[in-house]
Amino acid sequence: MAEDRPILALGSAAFAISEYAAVLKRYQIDTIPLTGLTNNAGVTKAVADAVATRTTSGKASYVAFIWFFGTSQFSPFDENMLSSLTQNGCRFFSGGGAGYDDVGTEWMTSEGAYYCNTPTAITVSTANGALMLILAATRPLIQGDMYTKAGKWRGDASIPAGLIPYGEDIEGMTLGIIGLGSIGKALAVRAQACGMKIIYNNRRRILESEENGATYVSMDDLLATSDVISVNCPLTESTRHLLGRTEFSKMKTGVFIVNTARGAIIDEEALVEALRSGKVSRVGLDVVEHEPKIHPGLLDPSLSYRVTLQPHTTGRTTQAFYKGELQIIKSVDEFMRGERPEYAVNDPKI
Ligand SMILES: O=CC(=O)O
Repeated sequence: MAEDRPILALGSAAFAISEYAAVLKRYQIDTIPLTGLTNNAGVTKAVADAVATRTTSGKASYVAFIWFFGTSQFSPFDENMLSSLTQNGCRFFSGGGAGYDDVGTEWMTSEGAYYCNTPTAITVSTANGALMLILAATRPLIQGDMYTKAGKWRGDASIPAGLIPYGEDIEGMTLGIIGLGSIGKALAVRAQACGMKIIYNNRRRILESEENGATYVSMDDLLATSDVISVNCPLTESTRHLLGRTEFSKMKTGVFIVNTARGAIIDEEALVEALRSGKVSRVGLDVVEHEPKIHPGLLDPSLSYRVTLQPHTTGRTTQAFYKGELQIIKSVDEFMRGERPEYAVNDPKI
């Protein structure tokens, strides 16, 4: 066990238990328990305290810091939280999750530190979740659920939302995927099995052999011709509010919108307006702009029966988190062996 190159971990593996137990034997790993931690400030202090305990006793400080799934409420994982580590020689970070908009990767690069995400762990779970929300939106699933539980069965003229409308079959519909990355591609395969025609838009067209049957179109064409739009791109400064008032105005009336990527890619004010006007028929959202706060318009009884919400959990299956923990373990192992980790998203000068 390398006492001179210790690792700090926030939390512990919950799925890849035996694989992580083997890692605990290979390396000196100190663990910050999650119990009692409620926010970013608490984690920032716990990290600084752990570093100080080592340095003041003359021991080597941490070379790597890892955090597992179920810690996103502590984000951002940035300079403010982690500088006590890099100042004392930490050059590796890895966290559970495909998206890393809440991780200070540019700062890590400037510190000569890697950041490794878990790029493919949640591909299947999120693609299945997106399909689930497409079906929930195109069939009035949530309205049926609300009515049935309220003892109203299929509804009647005495209630504001009236009778449950007919659902729509997705067979023959056009699905516009914004962001044909690994999740978008997996969704394309699933949606084609349901008879949908797939178009997509990315910053740039990908190789035809990797398009999985999807056709590249301009953003304007995607907006104008999709019956269902699924957001599957990462959140960056150029995708923030990618779908706003102008974009909604270009969509077909009655379009269905699904977002399993990041809430802030859609301007929620504009989305609520588009729901109110009928431009958007129904939505399925796993993510919202200011999690965990929900825009009041989406909860308004006059709209909420057309809104299926999930608490950012479509990626969250036991299989996905198991795979993700294995990917964190693989990355830390590669770093400790002096290799460039396969899942590094940045290219620091080491
Ligand atoms: O949203 C979940 C992730 O990015 O892994």
